[in-house]
Amino acid sequence: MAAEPARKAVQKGRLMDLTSTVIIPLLFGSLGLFSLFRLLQWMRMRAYLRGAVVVVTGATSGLGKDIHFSLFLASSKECAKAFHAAGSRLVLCGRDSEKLQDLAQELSAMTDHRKNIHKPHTVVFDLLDTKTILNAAEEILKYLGHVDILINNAGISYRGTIIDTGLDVDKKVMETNYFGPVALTKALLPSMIKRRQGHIVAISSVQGKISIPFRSAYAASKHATQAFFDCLRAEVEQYDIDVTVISPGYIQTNLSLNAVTADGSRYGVMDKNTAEGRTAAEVAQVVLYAVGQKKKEVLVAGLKPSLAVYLRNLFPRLFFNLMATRAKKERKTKDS
Ligand SMILES: NC(=O)C1=CN([C@@H]2O[C@H](COP(=O)(O)OP(=O)(O)OC[C@H]3O[C@@H](n4cnc5c(N)ncnc54)[C@H](OP(=O)(O)O)[C@@H]3O)[C@@H](O)[C@H]2O)C=CC1
Ligand SMILES: CCCCCCCCCCCCCCCC(=O)OCC(=O)COP(=O)(O)O
Repeated sequence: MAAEPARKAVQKGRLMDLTSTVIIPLLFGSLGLFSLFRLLQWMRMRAYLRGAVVVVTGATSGLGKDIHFSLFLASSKECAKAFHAAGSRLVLCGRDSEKLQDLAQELSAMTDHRKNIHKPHTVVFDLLDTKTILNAAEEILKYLGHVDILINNAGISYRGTIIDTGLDVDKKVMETNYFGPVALTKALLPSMIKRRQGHIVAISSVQGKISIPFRSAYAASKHATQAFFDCLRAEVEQYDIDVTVISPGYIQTNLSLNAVTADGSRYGVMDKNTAEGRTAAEVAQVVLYAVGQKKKEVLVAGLKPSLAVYLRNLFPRLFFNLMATRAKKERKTKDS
């Protein structure tokens, strides 16, 4: 009778021994190892970005603007300081020279000159004009010698029905989101291959993986982007060049406001989905982490869009039905 409590006490003692000699040290050990791993990852990222020549297109607005506003830290201003303290050499690209100059000045004013001697360089070009793209690439290589990281971020969206949309609009979206970045990438690639070093980033979209109604030109341009940069990744691996494709869901930027419509005019509406999307600073963090970690691709989306991507691939008929229902519903809302 007395043997039972004694046996339980022995068992409890053994369990406590096991906890103190194996489980707790194992837990703390793994935690320590994990922290060490994260610290090493962070140090590697900093080393990778320090002194790196980073070209960002579409730096005058939204995500592009915030990419250099945020490095490792949450608040944009502190992140800018951190980025400059990390010592990256920025090349800010856009169409508006004045906006670029203002941004470069703002960033320079934040610079800790003991740590960063690099004033951001600005380059003006229009993705709709191949000649200006080629000149810009030449200018960048002339002044900075090389490019370590190219972030193809600039882009426009579109709203309209296929039947009402002029081919010039399809071409404009395709030129901006696909041929422009392709031209810039091709212009900078030989120098990267020569150095056997470089990193090319494409900001695509969830719509590079699924097509939703009334976005034909935009979704097509992003699907093309995904395909091109997937091919590029395979082709340039032998030269130690990295390619990262980032596919975000909705972000709070001017994208919907700036979207082009069926007749070529500006849409000019801040969509609810855009306004309720992730902040640009938040997505910029993901971009920077993905670049620092040399990720091959990243989907930055909530549950619904992520499920939609799987649905498109695993149960396409169901996905197509859902999209057809969505198109009917949207058309009804518009008509009423
Ligand atoms: N916002 C969102 O919900 C999402 C955005 N994305 C992608 O993120 C990227 C950035 O867009 P986002 O910041 O949201 O939108 P914004 O409209 O705020 O910014 C777009 C940027 O692209 C530049 N740009 C547009 N057309 C041209 C051109 N012809 N030549 C040169 N630059 C041009 C704009 O310059 P300018 O200031 O001169 O107009 C601006 O700097 C895009 O590729 C977009 O597709 C992906 C998923 C979701
Ligand atoms: C069994 C559960 C099924 C759940 C799946 C239901 C399918 C729901 C469809 C969801 C569609 C999501 C679309 C997301 C689009 C997106 O995030 O696009 C990002 C952009 O590029 C935004 O550009 P835009 O110009 O369209 O604002």
